[in-house]
Amino acid sequence: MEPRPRCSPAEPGRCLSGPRASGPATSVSRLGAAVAELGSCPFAVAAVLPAGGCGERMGVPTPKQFCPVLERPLISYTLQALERVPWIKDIVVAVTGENMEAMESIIRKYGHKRISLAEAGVTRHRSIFNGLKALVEHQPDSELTKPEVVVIHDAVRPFVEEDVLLRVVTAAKEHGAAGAIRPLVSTVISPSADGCLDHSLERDKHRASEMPQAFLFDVIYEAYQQCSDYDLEFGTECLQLALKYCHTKAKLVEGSPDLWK
Ligand SMILES: Nc1ccn([C@@H]2O[C@H](COP(=O)(O)OP(=O)(O)OP(=O)(O)O)[C@@H](O)[C@H]2O)c(=O)n1
Ligand SMILES: O=C(CO)[C@H](O)[C@H](O)COP(=O)(O)O
Repeated sequence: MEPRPRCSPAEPGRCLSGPRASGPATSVSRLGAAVAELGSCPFAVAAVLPAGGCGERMGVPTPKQFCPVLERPLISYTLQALERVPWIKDIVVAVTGENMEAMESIIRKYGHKRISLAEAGVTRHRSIFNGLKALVEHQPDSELTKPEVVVIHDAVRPFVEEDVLLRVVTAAKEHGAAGAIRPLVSTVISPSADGCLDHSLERDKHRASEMPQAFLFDVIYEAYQQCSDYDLEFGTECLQLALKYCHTKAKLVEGSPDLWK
């Protein structure tokens, strides 16, 4: 197997297009080749980054997207990984009111480009929905326009590469929805009410759903508009919303091991 290039945090991921591209993309479709050659995409693509979480499970006071990695906030690496992809025209980041100023100062300090901010919600789904609304609800001072395809990516997954972004976007254009997956590391088991094992799932038949994901904008926006409050409060899977509310079966795309959050 060909060794994967090393990714240092300051240079997350490989870039197919732009000045660092090293020849035509062989791992992606004709669309990929066009993107590599032209540095642009034949249809409009934007990204929504939910960044409104508090990192409860990590157990530190600073939300993990703002935790310093080599003295730089983690989210800055994720923004860099997305903004170096020239065919993503707008990047909407959903941040809580409390962290809005901190986010603005990160954007200024690290010179991030093509970023717009939206108000985060109390759950991840609500934050994503607010980010999608920002792309269609025209505010007086906003230049955002509705894209044909939208990428959704967690702010806390910094090592996302152009190759996987292109593969999910290409698949979403064709199938309506697509998402990165990984093999399960641990077997998933189902406990019964008494805290004993009910059954275990066959590991080879299941996958971990990771990010990025991509959707035809109209599909995911319709799904968010139709979904219940229960989905918005407790749901964890955007692909499921597209399936449940728009009957769109997502194409699953094998992701790289460094898509962790
Ligand atoms: N109300 C929320 C909750 C989460 N997120 C974002 O969704 C992504 C994935 O969430 P997760 O890894 O679960 O982060 P947290 O919600 O911060 O973690 P925890 O569940 O442990 O509190 C993160 O970028 C997080 O900031 C968000 O935008 N709005
Ligand atoms: O699991 C996921 C696949 O859709 C998402 O990556 C997301 O990170 C889930 O976040 P949370 O654990 O906060 O629900």
